[in-house]
This record gives sequence, structure tokens and C-alpha cells, in this order.
Amino acid sequence: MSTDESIKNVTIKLGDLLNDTDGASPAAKEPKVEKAEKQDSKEEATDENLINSTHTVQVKLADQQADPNSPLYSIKSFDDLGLAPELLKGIYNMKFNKPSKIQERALPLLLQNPPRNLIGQSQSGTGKTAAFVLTMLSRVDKSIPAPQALCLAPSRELARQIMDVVELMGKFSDITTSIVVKDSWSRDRPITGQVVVGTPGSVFDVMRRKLLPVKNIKTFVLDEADNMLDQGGLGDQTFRIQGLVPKNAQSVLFSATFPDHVRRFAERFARNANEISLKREELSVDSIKQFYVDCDSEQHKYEVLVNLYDLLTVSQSIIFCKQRNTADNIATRMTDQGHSVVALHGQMAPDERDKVMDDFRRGEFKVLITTNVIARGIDIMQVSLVVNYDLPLDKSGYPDYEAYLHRIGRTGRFGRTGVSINFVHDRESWEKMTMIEEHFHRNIERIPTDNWEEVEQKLKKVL
Ligand SMILES: Nc1ncnc2c1ncn2[C@@H]1O[C@H](COP(=O)(O)OP(=O)(O)OP(=O)(O)O)[C@@H](O)[C@H]1O
Repeated sequence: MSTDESIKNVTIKLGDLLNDTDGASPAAKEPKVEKAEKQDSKEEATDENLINSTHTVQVKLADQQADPNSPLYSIKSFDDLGLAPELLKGIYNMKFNKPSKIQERALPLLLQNPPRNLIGQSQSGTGKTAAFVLTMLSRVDKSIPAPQALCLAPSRELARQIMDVVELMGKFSDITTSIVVKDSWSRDRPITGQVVVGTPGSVFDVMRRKLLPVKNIKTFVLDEADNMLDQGGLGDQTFRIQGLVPKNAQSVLFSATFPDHVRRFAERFARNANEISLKREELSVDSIKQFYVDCDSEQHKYEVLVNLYDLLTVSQSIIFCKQRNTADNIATRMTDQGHSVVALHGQMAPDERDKVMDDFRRGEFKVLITTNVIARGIDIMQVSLVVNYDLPLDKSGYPDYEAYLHRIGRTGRFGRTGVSINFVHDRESWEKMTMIEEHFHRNIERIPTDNWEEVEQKLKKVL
């Protein structure tokens, strides 16, 4: 038998994942909010708003998890997925009631014995993390006090976030963990955690120095796998790490995107893998409403941005720029104008990055201005708006479709509604945006810059 024949043992096309939002207009929920606004006491109104909106989110989520067309749909419960009781306790403690489609489909494939590799794809914010974290935790032999599961992620922010999920889900499992990112380890201290999460550069470094014993590693996960296998630097390091991990370790690759040229690497990396894949037109999440604003010039973009923020009362938002100094620049100007913003990019010191991220997660700032460094994986439920101040482009100047999808995917997570706004300012940027529209078969609706009342109405309706 040729190896090609055996490659795709199980290929599940999630062909029915398109999320139909037509029937569930968020505007239908508006009267509840209006009622709350009429309360005499502002404090009471805020409380009621909060209760209403939490309730609305729960009802909406339950509806979506019962809708076969939603990526969050599942017929099973977590109890049916063969997980250990202490992991179920961890899951329910996190208030997860039902698995999403990717969790329901991937977990049985991931937990089968003998273990098989998996390449898993599902839209942003649909719960891929829990699928691979539960796999890592399930496969740890507690009697061996050494690394047994290794997960790599492209940024320190994402590695830290995954570690938080490992710790929450493993809360009742008595499993040890180690994070391996820049400045988190020292030359005289071996890495002993049974589950290790890190970034490729640091993990390769500790392996090279023989600080991370590899012989017991049996689960090897790449989150944002297409990114980890594609980018020159990350790709090289990831392949080198694979060369040091035992050959029979189970390779698990997850991402919302697997462009064709990377899928080939993925299939080489995870041989004979089960595959769960999506078609291109299924990739974008319909609960993220996509808009664009037509600006007159690069300078005008800043004015429009400030107008937008003067007008909008969104819970939290992320602004993506192409360059670090644009991010810093906008952050300084907006701060001077009284907005609650903070910048984050790769030129900052590791502890500074951690602080910014932690502060933003706690809600101490409303706006995070950043570059592609945190375009992927970052999960903050309160983020309801993403602004592409500069459209994401690849090295040749073409739209970076994957980066676009990951960026807008920082909102609209797990059934929430979100808005993305793209800034275009000349013919070229307009053409690139049109290419993005065509690529994903999704309409990006124009919002005017000369009628802010109309903008307010439009956005209010969605948010
Ligand atoms: N079964 C579930 N029930 C309720 N909430 C869930 C469930 N699974 C995951 N979540 C929540 O959904 C959010 C999104 O999950 P996660 O970050 O794993 O998405 P993702 O698919 O990895 O997205 P991305 O492609 O952007 O990395 C998280 O806040 C997570 O806690």
C-alpha cells in the first residue's frame, strides 16, 4: 500500500459549519438594554445591564449549541467523550456546559489508542484550545515526574494563555506544569513539569542545553500550526524541536487556517494524521460583522479613529497596525486625548509585555494597540471591536488573508457578537480590501465618515 493512500485515514469535512445569523439579529435584544437605561439609579442600571447581557449571551450560546449549522453545535455532552472524572470536574468548573463541534469531533480521535496524529481546523474562537489541552492532560502518566506533553505557540502571550487553560482544566488532576518563554527559565534549573507550554525559540534553547528531558514526551502540540510551520524562523525551530522529540510522539496540529502551501508541511510533520478541515468560504465567523471606513489620506485615518472612539462605548477593543512605531504613536496621541489605551509589540521587554497583557485582560485599559504579534489565539471575551488600522499584507504586498482572519477573530468568540472595521485610505488599500472580501466570500460593508450619527446607529445595532 502506498503511504499516500493511508495518509487521510479520517477526513471530516465540516461542510455544514456555516453559521447562519440571519434569524438571530442582535438588534432583537435591544429593548432589554433600553429598559435598563431608564432606571433611576445609574448603578442599578449598570447592574441590570450586566445581568441582561450575561443572560442574553447564555441564551444565545444555548441556541447556537442547539443549531446544527453552528460551529458550536454538538449532540454529545462532555461526559460522553471518555474523559477522566477529574478533567470533567475541571471543565464544568470553567462553566463549559456542552462541547463545541471541534471538541466533540476531535477529542475521540485524539484520545484513541494507539494514539494517532491529528490536523484539526475550526473557526476562530470555537474552542480548539480545550481540545488539545484535554488531550495533553489525559495522556500524562502521573507516576512519571517529567515532561510528557509539549505544546508550542507562536507568542509568549499565547503560551501564557494556554498555560492558564492547562492549569484551570487540570485543577483537580494533580499534574505539574512548566512554562518556557523568554526569561521564564534559568540555566541551572531543569524543566520538570509534566505539561510544558512554550515558544519555539525558548523551548529549542532549553532542549539544546539539555534542560528539558525529552524521552517521556508522548504528545506534541502545535497551536496556530500553519504559522508555526510557515514563518522562516518559527518553522525552522519547530522542525528542529520535532527532531528532538521521540519519533512515536503523537503530533497534534491545530489552527483556524491551513493555507495550501502549509498544509503540505503539516502533512509531513504529522504523518498519517486524521484530518478535520474547513472550506475557505466556511472560515469566517458570521457573528463578526465586517465594516470598512473610507479615509481621505493616511493622516485622515487618525482623525477617523478618534471620532470613532469618541462615539463608541464598546467594552474593549484591539487596533492592529503594521508597524510598531505606528502602534506607539497612536497610543501616545490617544492617551493625550484622554482615551484609555495601551500599546503592545515585540520590541517591548518580556515583563513589560506580560504586564500590558495582564492589565488589558483585567480591563484596566479599554483599547490595545498592537501589531501582528498577538493577532493569533488571544482570547479576551470582552473584546467586541477589532480595528485594522492598516490592512495585513504579506511580504510581497498582497493581502495576508490568514492574518486578517486571525485578527478579526479576536472578537466574536464562542458565539459572541463582534465588529471589525477596516481602514482604507487610497485606491490600493481599497483594492486589497476587495480582494479579502472576495477571498472569503463575505461582504465588508461601508460605514460613512461624514455622518457619525449613522455610524453610531449602525454599530449600536450590531454591538
Ligand atoms: N465548550 C465550551 N463551552 C463554553 N465556552 C467554551 C467552550 N470551549 C471553549 N470555550 C471558550 O471559548 C473561548 C474560545 O476558545 P479558544 O480560545 O479555545 O478558541 P480557538 O478555537 O482556539 O480560537 P483561535 O483560533 O482564535 O485560537 C474561550 O474563552 C473558551 O474558554
